[in-house]
Amino acid sequence: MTSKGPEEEHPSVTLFRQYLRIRTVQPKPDYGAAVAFFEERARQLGLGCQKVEVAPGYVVTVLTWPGTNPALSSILLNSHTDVVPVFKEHWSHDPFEAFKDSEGYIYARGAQDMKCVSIQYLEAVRRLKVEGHRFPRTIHMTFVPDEEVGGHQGMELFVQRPEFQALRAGFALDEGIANPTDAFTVFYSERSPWWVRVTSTGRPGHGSLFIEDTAAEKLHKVVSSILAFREKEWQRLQSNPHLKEGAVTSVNLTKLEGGVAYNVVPATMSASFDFRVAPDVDFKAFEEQLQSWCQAAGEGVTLEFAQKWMHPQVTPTDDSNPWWAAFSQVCKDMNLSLEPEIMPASTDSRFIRAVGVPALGFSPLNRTPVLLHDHDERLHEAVFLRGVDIYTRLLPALASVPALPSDS
Ligand SMILES: CSCC[C@H](NC=O)C(=O)O
Ligand SMILES: [Zn+2]
Ligand SMILES: [Zn+2]
Repeated sequence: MTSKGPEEEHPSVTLFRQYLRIRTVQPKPDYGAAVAFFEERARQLGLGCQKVEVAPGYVVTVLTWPGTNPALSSILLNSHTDVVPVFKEHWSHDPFEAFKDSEGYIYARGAQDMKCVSIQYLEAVRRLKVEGHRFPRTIHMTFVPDEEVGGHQGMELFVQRPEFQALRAGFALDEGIANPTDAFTVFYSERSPWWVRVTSTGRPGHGSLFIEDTAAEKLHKVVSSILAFREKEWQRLQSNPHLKEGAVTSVNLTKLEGGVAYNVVPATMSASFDFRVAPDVDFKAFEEQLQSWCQAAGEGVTLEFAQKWMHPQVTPTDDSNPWWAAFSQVCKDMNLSLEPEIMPASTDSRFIRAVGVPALGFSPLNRTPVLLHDHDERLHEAVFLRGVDIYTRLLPALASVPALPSDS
């Protein structure tokens, strides 16, 4: 589908831009407006609409297109409604205006991550419904809050609720990442987020003296050990062209805290690290490694976890997985080349996979620079519309996967 002039904008693009203007921006997202938006979509499309308040003020909206065979498990199309903050001064256009330039690029926070996908799902369903199709499996679209801050008040709670069980999800699609080449990235697993704070305690005193056994000196040792590990993983990634970012463990030092004055040696200091642990790592051994770096630094060095995901799951990407077979066959039929990878960051897919539902992370955005969380996040309207076409082919195939042993 080609893009059109401003006077004849494709209605799917107009809807996308409307949604982009809703300020669901962390840390104070306007979730009420987003829920109202999806309720209105349900009304217009004639879909079922259920609101599940998983925590006070945190509503998951579920839009449902029933299938013809209720005995079969359903297809879950998930998207989060919140977006990350902006540094407005670095943007060429107001990030909440959904400005479209003369070439067709739409600038907005959420243009890639992941308001595009929410509307692409809806517009594919609308098209299929208008054409009079019905499929054996029910399609549920879930619009969830809180993903950008960890999903703890969103999908993490939702998967534990009876309302989630009642959806009987057999397979899920969730977000991926844009791909600057002609290919499309698809994620079959994720690294596990481990957020670690190392606290070091030591002898305090006057800043002019050679104090021994200081908190800073010991913290420095741990920081060095962890950054050396980081370098090792980086080299491993660099030296092997077959390894993709998600296949190695990453770590960044993201916070340093402590100290009160230039001339007072503090008794305590801490360093915080964002680890993303690759799915093939032995978690027990890795935690022991972290502990031993702390012990090697000296007395009074401890670590605590602010986040420690322990359930990495891999969705098979071979024909043993009928969902993958259906998904990849459509891509083949459409001449789309896929690059299966492990998601370097963390999405709601980890909660979905952890309750036993296979999931793929897929945002149908190729020929698009990766601008999620970046300044001037933008998406070309033609790429957006092509994504609607892709879901229009994927949904019939997925919702027609024949009965599986797991369905009974
Ligand atoms: C680990 S909880 C935070 C989740 C967040 N997700 C998107 O960016 C991320 O940092 O990956
Ligand atoms: Zn996202
Ligand atoms: Zn994000």
